Amino acid sequence: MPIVVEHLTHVYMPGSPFESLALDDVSFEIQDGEFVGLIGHTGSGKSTLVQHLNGLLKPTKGRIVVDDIEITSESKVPKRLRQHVGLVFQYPEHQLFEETVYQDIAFGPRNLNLPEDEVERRVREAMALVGLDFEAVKDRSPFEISGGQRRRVAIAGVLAMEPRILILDEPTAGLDPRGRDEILGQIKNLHAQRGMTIILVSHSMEDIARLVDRIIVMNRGRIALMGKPEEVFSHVDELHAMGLGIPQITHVMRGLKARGMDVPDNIYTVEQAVKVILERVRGKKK
Ligand SMILES: Nc1ncnc2c1ncn2[C@@H]1O[C@H](COP(=O)(O)OP(=O)(O)OP(=O)(O)O)[C@@H](O)[C@H]1O
Repeated sequence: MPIVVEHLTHVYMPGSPFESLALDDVSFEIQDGEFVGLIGHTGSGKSTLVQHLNGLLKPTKGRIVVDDIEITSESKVPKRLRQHVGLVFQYPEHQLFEETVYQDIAFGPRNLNLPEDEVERRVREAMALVGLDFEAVKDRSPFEISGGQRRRVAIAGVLAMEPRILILDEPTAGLDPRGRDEILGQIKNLHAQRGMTIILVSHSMEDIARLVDRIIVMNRGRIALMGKPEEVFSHVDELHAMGLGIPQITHVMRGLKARGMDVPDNIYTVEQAVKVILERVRGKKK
């Protein structure tokens, strides 16, 4: 079933001097198995929006429907919503607190009162999904492993709840390039192999361009643009006005095209660019 968001409005601290309209009449749908990128300038409402999708925040106005669960300002959010929708926060490793990696990942499933053999099955599977070697790290302290591994442990903890929908808020923030590539590779696999519905919040246009089926651009609490990457990245001036850019490689390719090189202008990743340039160079040699 799709995720439906209708006329979602959220006001923080209503009626106080600090009142802030963080979401203003936002409506969209996300289909099963879609990979959606959520982008926008700082303060545009991305985190507020994703916290509504797993019931951490309730709408001031409007409604959200996830599977058979409807959330409005009146709703009592059912616990099972968190099983349907897994949310990985920014710097999720800050929430690791157990003594071992195993216990940290097992925390959620144990809270569901599952039998211990089912808990272990889930921990093993979640670790495999994020590329962590069960035997090598299960008994280690989350505080003595690398930053990239800690992040994987935190993501595994969410996956162990077996959500159908996974939301990741800046999952690569603060990681080195290798850690970033590894985490993004695992996320890509979760989508490709598991068919999970994924919502990725990111400031990196390159990451978004490389991974997602569709982009939602937020600006001042509203949806400014929505569509496939090539559609969204064709609105260069609007994106600039919102403090956003297109991937650098797209600029380079458009620059080459403007100077007469026969290249497409819908290139968003270095891999695509290399492929096209090699084709042109090889074509010339023949
Ligand atoms: N707990 C809060 N209390 C009051 N106002 C808040 C709170 N959280 C966010 N806001 C305000 O709501 C608006 C949207 O913030 P939000 O964090 O959703 O944006 P964002 O796009 O996720 O930003 P970032 O990219 O920096 O994470 C901002 O004006 C922000 O100051």
